[in-house]
Amino acid sequence: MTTDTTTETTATAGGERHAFEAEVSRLLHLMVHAVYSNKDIFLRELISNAADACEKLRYLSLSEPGLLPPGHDGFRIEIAADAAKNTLTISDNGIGMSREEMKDNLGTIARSGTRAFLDQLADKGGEQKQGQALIGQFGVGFYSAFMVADRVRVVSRKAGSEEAFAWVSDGKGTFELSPADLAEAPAAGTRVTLELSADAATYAEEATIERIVREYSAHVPVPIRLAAADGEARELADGAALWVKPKASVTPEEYKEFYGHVGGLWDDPALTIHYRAEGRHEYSVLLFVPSQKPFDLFDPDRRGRIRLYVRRVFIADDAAILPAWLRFVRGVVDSEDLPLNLSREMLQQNPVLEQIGKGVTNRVLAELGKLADNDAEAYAKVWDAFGAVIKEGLYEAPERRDEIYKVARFQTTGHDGWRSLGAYVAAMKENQTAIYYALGESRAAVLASPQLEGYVARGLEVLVLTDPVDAFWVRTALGYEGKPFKSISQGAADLDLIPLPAAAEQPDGDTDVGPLAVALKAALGDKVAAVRASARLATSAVCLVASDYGLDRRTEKLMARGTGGAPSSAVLEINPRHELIRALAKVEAERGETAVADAAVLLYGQARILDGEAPEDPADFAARLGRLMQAGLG
Ligand SMILES: Nc1ncnc2c1ncn2[C@@H]1O[C@H](COP(=O)(O)OP(=O)(O)OP(=O)(O)O)[C@@H](O)[C@H]1O
Repeated sequence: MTTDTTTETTATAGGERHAFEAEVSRLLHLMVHAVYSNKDIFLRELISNAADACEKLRYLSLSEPGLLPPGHDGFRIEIAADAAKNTLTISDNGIGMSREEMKDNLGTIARSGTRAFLDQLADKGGEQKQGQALIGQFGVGFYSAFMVADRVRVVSRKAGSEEAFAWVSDGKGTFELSPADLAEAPAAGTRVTLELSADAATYAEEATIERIVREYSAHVPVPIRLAAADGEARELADGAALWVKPKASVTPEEYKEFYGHVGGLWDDPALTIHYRAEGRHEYSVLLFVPSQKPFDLFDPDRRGRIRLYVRRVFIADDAAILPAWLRFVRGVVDSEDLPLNLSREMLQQNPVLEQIGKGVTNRVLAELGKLADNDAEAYAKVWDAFGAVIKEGLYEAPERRDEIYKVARFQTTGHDGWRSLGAYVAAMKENQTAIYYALGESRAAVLASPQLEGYVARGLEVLVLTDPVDAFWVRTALGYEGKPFKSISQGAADLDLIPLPAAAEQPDGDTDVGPLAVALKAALGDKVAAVRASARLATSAVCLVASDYGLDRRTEKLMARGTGGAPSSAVLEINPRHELIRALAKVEAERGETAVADAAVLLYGQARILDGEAPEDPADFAARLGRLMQAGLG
């Protein structure tokens, strides 16, 4: 993403002028003009970047001490305000940026999913509130400086380099990049100077800065100092690692602030998991489950956002500690046992890290389970936001299936809100042998499907599965507590042993529709795999179901769409208790097969329509329907 995406370059007196990538311009425009009510957060973003830069250099300098400038006496972030000049400066002695890095990092947005996110924002148009909620989930990063500044100047010297560069912009489409005097530049690291706009003068006041740092950045793992006007520097934050502090000494506000820093999210975490593991491996864990969906939750790269530390030194933010189906969890894992010089390759396949990952996964699932047991309402929100992601684990991690079933929640017929499988199984009817499910686009679509009628009529509960991921896990699911999962739209419905309420029965019993089924099959030929009497229908005359062996109808349709093929022929089921079917059975008995040929095509077309599809030959269907209507009228 950070290839040459800046479009125009022109030479200027001291350097070059570049145009921002189009996304950056859009984001800047949005931030400056519309959606942000809380401008304070710009400081948190700049401090976060400064802290990350320090942590990166801390790690690299372990193997290359020469990267630290002479006289280096610890990492720190320094903030200096000048009320007279209306400027604010944030400096760090971290890794710094080369010329190319400045051009790429401060001219483009490297995060995938950004374009989609911006489109989503644009769609919300004038809906200010929505926009705010959305952008609140999106770490706006460096560019948020332009919410309060008319001009931003960044001077940076990459650690170990003999050159420094300056980046200057007013945030209106272009930035200028030029060499900077070494005397003017930090010995290592980055200095960001904001020329504050007239209405943002408060950010040049020490009291404001102190308040914001305490609120948002008091626990970044690098000390923060405020250079006061009288020349005395005051420490605003000590840089101690929050995650190694005992749980009892940390307040909810401190957790929330730290979550903002590591998670880049501003909601209240739904769950905070803080503990120290001792035993075979020693490590500290401070993790958060957000309460809102991050905008990039379904990004194809499915990356997690756990930061790996080794003995307080930041190592990587992309180590796959938790599986992808827990990618929404944010936070820190700090190992006491791993070597500090972990290479990229070692991160990929490290047995210690794998063990830690297993342990942390156990704990996250256990904590989710506890929340589900103790606070169903809070857990419902977590499941609303992340259930679809957790369910990916049902097919990606078969060894975790049973644990995931325990925390999984489902919508079902007959119940509002979420239901656990445990509750479902406990409420199963006498003679019910399976956990029934229906796949569909939405709850409304599922509830309207004719295949469901016989189940509802018998008071049977059916899982309503509407997430795209459902079609995948349920195919390979073996069952829960010995009860298999069974699709309501596949195979023969085994409902005969479960009685219908008396009201739904026909007084004179079911008509024998066997000969009619044979006649319909003869008329339809290969269009259908079979025609048979249905136990699953109550009020509709017909429906289509998948044959016994193979895929569920919806799964098959999804797969056929994916491969461009056609789903295999379905079974047409007819309702022996339905007036129309009974009448047709009579016609067939009296006048023979050919008398129901027209009806066969219409019934099949009708079943397809009920399934959300067009009749196979719409013109033929319309013509036959027209003839029938005319006959009815005439
Ligand atoms: N003080 C700094 N020192 C070194 N590099 C920096 C500094 N500030 C920003 N950068 C670089 O610029 C990049 C872009 O920063 P920005 O804040 O826009 O996004 P981010 O930090 O990557 O993501 P986000 O803030 O959205 O989580 C950073 O990833 C980093 O590489």
